[in-house]
Parts: sequence; C-alpha cells; structure tokens
Amino acid sequence: MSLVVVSNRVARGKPNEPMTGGLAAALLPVVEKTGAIWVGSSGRVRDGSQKEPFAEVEALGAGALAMLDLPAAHYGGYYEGFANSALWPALHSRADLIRASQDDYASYREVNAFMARALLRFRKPDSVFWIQDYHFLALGAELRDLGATQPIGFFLHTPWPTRAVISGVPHHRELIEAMLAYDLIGFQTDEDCENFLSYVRDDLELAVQDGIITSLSGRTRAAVFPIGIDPDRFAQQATKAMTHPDVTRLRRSLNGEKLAIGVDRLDYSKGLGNRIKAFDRMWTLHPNLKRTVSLLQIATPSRGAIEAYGNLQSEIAKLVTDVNGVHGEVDWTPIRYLNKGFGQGVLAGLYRTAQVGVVTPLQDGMNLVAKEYVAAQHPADPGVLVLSKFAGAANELDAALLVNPHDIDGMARAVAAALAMPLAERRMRWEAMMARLNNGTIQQWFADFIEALRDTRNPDKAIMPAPPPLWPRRADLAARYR
Ligand SMILES: O=P(O)(O)OC[C@H]1O[C@H](O[C@H]2O[C@H](CO)[C@@H](O)[C@H](O)[C@H]2O)[C@H](O)[C@@H](O)[C@@H]1O
Ligand SMILES: O=c1ccn([C@@H]2O[C@H](COP(=O)(O)OP(=O)(O)O)[C@@H](O)[C@H]2O)c(=O)[nH]1
Repeated sequence: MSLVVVSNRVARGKPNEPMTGGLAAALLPVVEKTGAIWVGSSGRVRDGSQKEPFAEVEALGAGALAMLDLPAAHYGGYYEGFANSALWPALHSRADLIRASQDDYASYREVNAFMARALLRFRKPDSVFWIQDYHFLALGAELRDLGATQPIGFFLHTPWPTRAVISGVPHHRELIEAMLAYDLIGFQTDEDCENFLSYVRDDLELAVQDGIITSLSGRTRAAVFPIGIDPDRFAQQATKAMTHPDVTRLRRSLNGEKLAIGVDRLDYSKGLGNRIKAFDRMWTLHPNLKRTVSLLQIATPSRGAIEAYGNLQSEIAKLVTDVNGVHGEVDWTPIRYLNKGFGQGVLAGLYRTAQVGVVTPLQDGMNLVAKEYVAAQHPADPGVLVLSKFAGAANELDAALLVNPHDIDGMARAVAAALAMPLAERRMRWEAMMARLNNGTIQQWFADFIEALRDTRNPDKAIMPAPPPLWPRRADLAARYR
C-alpha cells in the first residue's frame, strides 16, 4: 500500500524550526517514519497559466514531501476566506465571526478541485488517500469525480459544532454531502463525532447505524481517533534542552521565582484574553503571589491578514501592557509576552522549567501543547497542567486541573491551587496523565486510522468507471458555484 497524506499546511523535516500548528507538528514524525508521500501547499502561489500543478518534491525521512503552488486567483478566497473566515469560526462555535462571500466559496471549491487534479500525479494502483482537515472537506468528492476508486479517509483536527452552528456556514449542506465521498471520517472526540452524525441524521435524513452512514455515495464510517504525541521524544528533548542557552537564560532570570507557561497561536479560539485576566485577578486577590510567580506567554502570530486575527493581536498586546502596568515593579515583569516561535527542542525545556502549564482555549480540537507540557515534566518534580474542559485533550487528561475558560475567578483559583499543590498530588496526577499519553501516541493514532480505513473500504464509492486523462480541463467551477 502506498499512502498519500494531504493537508494544507506541511512541515519540512527541520526539528529546530518552530512548527506552525499541531497538524504539521504531529504529521512530520509519522510521515518521516512510514514512508508516506505528504502533499500540501508550498505557501506560494502561481497564476492560472500553468498546464500542470507545480510541485517541489523533496525526501522526508523514508517518505517524501510535495509542496504545491496553489492558484494565485483563488488562494486568498480559499485560505483566508472560506477556510479561515467561514469554516474555522463555525467549527469553533463562533458563528458571530463567520464571514463568507460567494467568491470565497468558489475559490475554496476551485482549490479543492485543483488539489484533486494534482493528486492524480502521486496516485499508484495501491494508493490510499488520507485527507486532513477543514481546508479539504470536498476533496474526496473531487477525487471521486476524477474516477478515484481508492480508499479515501478524512480526519478533522478541529471540533465539529452543533447542527445550529454549522448551519451558519453558507453551502453547509452541499459540503457535508460532499464529505460522504470519504470512506472514513475521523474526529478528535465523541462529542464532535456525535454532532456530525446528528446533522447527517436530522438534516440530511440519512440512515446511521453504529457510526456507518448510508447515502447515495455508498457507506461512510464516522469514528473517533484522538491525536497524540510522542511522549518519549518530548521527555528526551526536555532533558537535553535544559542546557540550551534560551532555557538557561530563562532559569537564571527567574531567580527562584516560579513560572507559568502558555504556548499558543494568536487565535481567538485559544482564550488568551481570559487567561491574562485570570492572572490579573490572581495577583489582585493574592498579592503575595506577586514576584512569586510570573507568566511566560508565547503567542505565535497566525493568519494575520484576517481582520479578526489582526484585532486580536492588538487586543492581547494592550491587555498584557495594562496588566504589567498595574502589577509590575521596577525589577519585576508579571507577564513576559513573546510574539515569536521556538523549535520544539527549546520548547520542551521551557515547558520543563515552568511549574504550571496553562492551556485554556474556549474551544480546541485537541491542543497538543497540553500533551507536550505533561510529557516534558521531570518525573521526580512534575509541574501541574491547568486545562480548559473545552480542549479535546481534556477527555484524556482528566487528571489535570480542569477549568471553565469563561470563569476568570475560577481560573485564577486553579492557578493559585496549582502553585500550592504538594509534590505527592502533583506526581499522582502526572503519572495518571502520562499513562494516557503512552496509551495514545501519535504512532498509534496513525496506525489506528489507517487500519480502520482499510477495514471500512467499500467498492461502491467509485462514481466514474475509468479515470479520465491526467489534468482534464474542467468546467469553470467558479461559475458552477455562483
Ligand atoms: O495552518 P495554520 O492556518 O497556520 O494553522 C495551524 C493549524 O491549526 C489547527 O490545528 C489543529 O490541529 C491540532 C492537531 O490535531 C489540534 O491539536 C488543534 O486543536 C487544532 O486546532 C488546524 O486544524 C490545522 O489545520 C492548522 O494547520
Ligand atoms: O513556538 C512554538 C509554538 C508552538 N509550536 C508547536 O505548535 C503546535 C501547536 O499545536 P496545538 O495542537 O497546541 O494547537 P494549534 O496551533 O494546532 O491550534 C505544538 O506541537 C507546538 O509544539 C512550536 O513548535 N513552536
């Protein structure tokens, strides 16, 4: 079997570079080991005159990485537009932030169709396709239109919201019907899977039994595959990182003071505003914790061309300045706020240095930072994870201090409790969480999904009997979706 993995964001095999998001971070080590070919966006665009999609292909461990230049006329409407201004807010239950135009939708469909044509180049008779995330909800259907009869799986890295919220996305029905071209659809949590199935049952009025949906496209199985990390690798990286200059400088600067750490993309789903307000509240309620604990918040810039993200960047920067202005002293800065990324080799050492990991998203598909923080702790003196109950990770890491990210006082109390927690309790909670991480590694996630995809394959998915010639000229999709 030859595996073709597809995602918008890909990662080059450079361990010392910061990762942009958990999807790329998670897939990199498994693609390197399994010998899959990983196809995604190069981040560059090209005009429409190209006869064939242009891909730069390079080796990636035992596998390969193919980075495609996406069509210039459609990239913005696809990535910043429909994917991240309509789907992303809806998937994170922020219907108020949905912005979508017909042109954006047409561009999204164009890029899905373009990716399908490009994938034919990497297809072999024994290929299996595994499509990642909300950027490509319709890619399976486009592949079927081009005659692909191979098994096609799809994994959603984000949450899936309730029927009412997803119905706020223009063309939701058409998109969800297109998803039924997949043989297997994977979700992070039971709740995501159940929300999806309830739309399929109640809005599409399709039969669902034991997670199997029967439609005109054949059978599609929906199931849960919580994504994991490689805990051993993080533990090793953490030990090694303690002598890294960034980590030793941080430790020296703390002067015995305790540290809490947050590591997030600057995204409204991550709950950064409430987190900073919770620290403000904690220092107000417990002035003895001033100079005793500070917060290191790494907030890596993300999707800055989108208005909601630009606004967030200014809002969080102002909040940090206000809190530092109120609680800071000539020789003490309460919040160290960094708008840059670190390689995971350094990040692991920063996690280990911090006595508290604060992961408080309002909604999050999984949140790998939560898992990485736990894996990076020293077994003899582990830190405490304060985790939002709305992160997918909370299902497995229920031995963390679970918080409601809308309850600022509650979060302030949880951080104070984490700082005061006795060693015996810290170790007990950490061991329970490590057992869950070791049970659901990234390697296991990958293997489980592929095995389920093989098992769920049904031959009635082929829509066209024979594959068309490579790079067929298609009808003008933009016109089709207007
Ligand atoms: O590619 P970007 O637009 O820069 O965004 C980064 C990634 O963000 C999202 O990550 C998700 O995947 C993680 C791993 O499963 C999960 O832990 C997290 O909760 C999700 O938010 C997005 O889904 C990816 O497609 C992006 O690449
Ligand atoms: O400076 C940074 C910040 C984050 N990350 C990585 O980015 C990923 C973030 O994934 P998560 O699931 O927490 O959130 P996402 O950004 O995907 O929504 C994690 O693997 C982090 O180790 C990184 O390599 N360097």
